[in-house]
Amino acid sequence: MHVVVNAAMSADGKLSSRRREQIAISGEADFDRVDRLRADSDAVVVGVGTVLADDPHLTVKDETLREKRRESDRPANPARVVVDSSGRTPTDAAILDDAATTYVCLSEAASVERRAALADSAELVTAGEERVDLLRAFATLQEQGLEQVMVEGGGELIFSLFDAGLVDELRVFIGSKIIGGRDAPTLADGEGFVTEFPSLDLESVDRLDDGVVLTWRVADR
Ligand SMILES: NC(=O)c1ccc[n+]([C@@H]2O[C@H](COP(=O)([O-])OP(=O)(O)OC[C@H]3O[C@@H](n4cnc5c(N)ncnc54)[C@H](O)[C@@H]3O)[C@@H](O)[C@H]2O)c1
Ligand SMILES: Nc1nc(=O)c(N)c(NC[C@H](O)[C@H](O)[C@H](O)COP(=O)(O)O)[nH]1
Repeated sequence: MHVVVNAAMSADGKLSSRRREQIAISGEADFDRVDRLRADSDAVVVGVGTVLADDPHLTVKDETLREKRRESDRPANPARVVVDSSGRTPTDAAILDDAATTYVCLSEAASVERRAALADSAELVTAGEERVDLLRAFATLQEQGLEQVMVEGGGELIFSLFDAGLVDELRVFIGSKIIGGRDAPTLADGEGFVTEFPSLDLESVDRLDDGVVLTWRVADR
């Protein structure tokens, strides 16, 4: 499995405002870049915090890219994956529509009622007692044939994926805004590392509109 984390952050490293409301950090050129990355992926992964904040659809927007996928015997859209310990994904969430297969990764903490509600429109994967055990959940996804995986946030999930050693590549658009706020989500939240810090090797720097896209490989992968 190859895991790429992608995000758009402000010049001060925030993914959204302290109200957790989506901010236009990047513009159309970056959304096109993200669309191409989705089209190259077998799955797009988000945390339930992102589903609750943004209600994303996570589909490929460009019809030409969807057609190319069909021509190579792939579904028009990549699978969608939500990491959601207790099954808080609302049953009317956009990612649960029939545009693509959706996996909801739960822990043992998810109730029978939430499982039943989600099982109608998603494939359920259970790993971990309280939180989702990401190593086990991703191993199950790989068994389902998901090899090229893209993660679209948010900061809690991204930190945990680095912590679990699951990230191969990081692509970040850094935009020309200051969002500020000590409680605003950043690229990697969670508990934070204190003794050992994942290291990155810079692969490319590309100017895009009034910002920059940095591509990093995770060192020693
Ligand atoms: N700018 C961007 O590119 C971008 C992209 C995505 C999200 N966002 C923003 O990020 C915010 C949401 O991020 P967030 O950090 O609150 O939530 P998140 O999307 O990272 O989801 C975190 C949640 O996932 C669940 N979870 C289960 N197992 C977990 C594990 N092992 N590790 C971590 N989480 C686990 C928990 O319920 C946890 O609260 C929103 O404000 C959204 O707008 C921005
Ligand atoms: N590239 C990018 N620039 C931004 O300025 C910004 N705020 C996001 N945020 C990512 C976020 O996850 C979006 O919610 C999804 O890109 C929505 O995906 P859909 O259109 O619903 O498929 N992404």
